[in-house]
Amino acid sequence: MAKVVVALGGNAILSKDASAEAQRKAVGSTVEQLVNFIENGDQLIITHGNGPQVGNLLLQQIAVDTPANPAMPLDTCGAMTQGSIGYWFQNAMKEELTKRGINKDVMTVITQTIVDADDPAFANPSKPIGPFYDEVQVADIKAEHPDWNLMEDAGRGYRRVVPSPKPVEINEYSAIKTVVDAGIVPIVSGGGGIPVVRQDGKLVGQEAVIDKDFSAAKLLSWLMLTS
Ligand SMILES: Nc1ncnc2c1ncn2[C@@H]1O[C@H](COP(=O)(O)OP(=O)(O)O)[C@@H](O)[C@H]1O
Ligand SMILES: NC(=O)OP(=O)(O)O
Repeated sequence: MAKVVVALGGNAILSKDASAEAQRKAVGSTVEQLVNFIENGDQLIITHGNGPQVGNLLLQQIAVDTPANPAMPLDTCGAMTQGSIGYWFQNAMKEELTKRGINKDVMTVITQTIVDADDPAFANPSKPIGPFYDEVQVADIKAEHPDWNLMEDAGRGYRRVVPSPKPVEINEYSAIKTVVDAGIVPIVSGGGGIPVVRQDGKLVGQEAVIDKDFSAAKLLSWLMLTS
């Protein structure tokens, strides 16, 4: 039996259609493949990105920001995307497992990823979030949001970029390990995990988005070390 960590990109979940229905469908077609690992007897651990989703959510928050109903900050938006994408996975995974007659539980773990407050990434935004813009739109956005950083993304257009510190520790790791050992399929470290720093004995959320590939690598290396 192998432990298999699968990281599904935010752009793989939201390619063109940003509706919940389309994203749930994209997750569903991936899940059809992922359940093969479970059928083969492997232990499946799912993680995912959230770049397009967290950026879109932030835009929605900004659009209706009022003192009575204030926009949520980026760390909270990250947590919200862990919930929504985790829900799509739980829903699609249980449906596919039931269809194949496999009795297995699926569970999303809201995950906080500890990062270094002195990570140079905080001063050098690099993680693309939200939609792609063309050059005309970029000029308007720069005028409207002079504090935003925008960057060209792999020949596909411009996107807002935010700091992306490297994961140091997965705060919920021992809970995740318990879930994995219990044979439950976990959806963890969504969007790379909510970036938090240790401050005076507390964990404080950061205005950043961690790269899910780095957090997935950290998760797998810890699972290998502790199994
Ligand atoms: N259509 C594309 N053309 C060129 N490069 C691409 C394309 N799609 C993805 N890539 C490359 O793969 C990387 C990850 O793709 P991305 O769409 O951001 O993935 P994710 O699904 O992880 O959000 C990009 O930074 C880019 O380098
Ligand atoms: N958080 C993250 O890595 O998102 P993407 O998969 O969208 O890049």
